[in-house]
Amino acid sequence: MLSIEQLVQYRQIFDSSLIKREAKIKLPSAINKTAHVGEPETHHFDLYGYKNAIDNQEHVALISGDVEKFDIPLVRIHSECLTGDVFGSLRCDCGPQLNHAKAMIAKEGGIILYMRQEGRGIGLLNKLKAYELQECGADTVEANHQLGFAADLRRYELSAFMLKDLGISKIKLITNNPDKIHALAKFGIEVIERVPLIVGQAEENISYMQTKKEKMSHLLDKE
Ligand SMILES: Nc1nc2c(ncn2[C@@H]2O[C@H](COP(=O)(O)OP(=O)(O)OP(=O)(O)O)[C@@H](O)[C@H]2O)c(=O)[nH]1
Ligand SMILES: [Zn+2]
Repeated sequence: MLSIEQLVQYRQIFDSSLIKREAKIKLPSAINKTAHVGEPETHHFDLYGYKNAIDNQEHVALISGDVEKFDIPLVRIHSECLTGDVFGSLRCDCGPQLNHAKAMIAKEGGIILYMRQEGRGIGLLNKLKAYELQECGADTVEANHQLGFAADLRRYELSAFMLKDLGISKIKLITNNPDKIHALAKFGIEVIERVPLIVGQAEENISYMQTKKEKMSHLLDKE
């Protein structure tokens, strides 16, 4: 007999009505040729906006190249991090990861799914509260627990639906987090290759990165 979880999963795999593409625009955007040097150059992306019935958040897909011709595209699933993505916080590696992934897909073609799962799903203000606790000695996992949350509340079915909407079921995933690969597989997205993205390490985030490696199984050793 199927469990409720399996039934929900089954419905989510096949119920494409849970997600809807509502807008598609052109997005010229500046790309730095390398992380540190070179004049920015303009790259022409497409940006698709999605609405959904699962978390009621609005998520976007940034696309470089002709999505209809993609075979096994390079994909980055980036979780929102206002502090890192917008303000260049060095407490985490998100900002450099986003910029680097953008440059990678500009060069090779591919997709960034920008998922509004701020603070690993606990939201912006809770993440700031978690930072307060970290300033008092907790690590990133302990801080979430002290606030009553699991270490990571993110879900990936919406990312899978967005990829399916774009006609994609096999990807090369830019990530250091094996959980994403397993989560996507449950929703019918096969990760053919994992592409590491080890950038953005700084003095200010040494212990945060160490916790991701030790407690959250992130693959952060440079081969
Ligand atoms: N709750 C919480 N969220 C954080 C903290 N630092 C960063 N984040 C959030 O973590 C998310 C990014 O997760 P990461 O663990 O950096 O990376 P990942 O997406 O799991 O894996 P990669 O694909 O390898 O980048 C973003 O939503 C950030 O806002 C923190 O200390 N506490
Ligand atoms: Zn961050």
